[in-house]
Amino acid sequence: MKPPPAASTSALSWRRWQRSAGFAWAGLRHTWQTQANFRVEVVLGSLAATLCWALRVSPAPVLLCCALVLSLELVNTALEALTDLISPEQHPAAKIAKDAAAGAVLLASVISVVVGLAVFVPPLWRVFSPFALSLPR
Ligand SMILES: Nc1ncnc2c1ncn2[C@@H]1O[C@H](COP(=O)(O)OP(=O)(O)OP(=O)(O)O)[C@@H](O)[C@H]1O
Repeated sequence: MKPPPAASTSALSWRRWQRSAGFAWAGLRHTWQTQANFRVEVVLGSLAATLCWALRVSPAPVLLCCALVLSLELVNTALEALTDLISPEQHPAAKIAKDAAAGAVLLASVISVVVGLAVFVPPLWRVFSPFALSLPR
């Protein structure tokens, strides 16, 4: 029979969870400090979430897109660092790794823009169309 896990390796250990959260926070901080794209995505995501609140639309699709783009940017940063460590000199496989990771962020960003248009255009149209239609021609 397997022995019970030690307190420090238990999934319920508060100290172990704090330690892991500290490492994860360091990764977030590093990405924020070194990746301008990440900062832009955080600002745009915050603006989109605020717009959801202002227009009283469900924030779920917007928050999911934000989570997808920001998470992929973090993974992209991790892959870039690993690639630079493993292959400091030019190598075709290193290029594939970096370009594919960047492609994942680009794809998620384009899909997020499409989702943003689908979420925001109808309520914005309802708000602004009365003004547009009352303008003198
Ligand atoms: N070791 C390498 N071998 C081959 N190609 C590489 C290597 N490192 C980077 N590249 C290529 O050079 C180009 C620029 O890479 P770079 O490392 O500057 O990343 P980046 O995509 O500009 O991201 P960031 O600006 O966030 O660091 C990319 O097309 C990348 O695939």
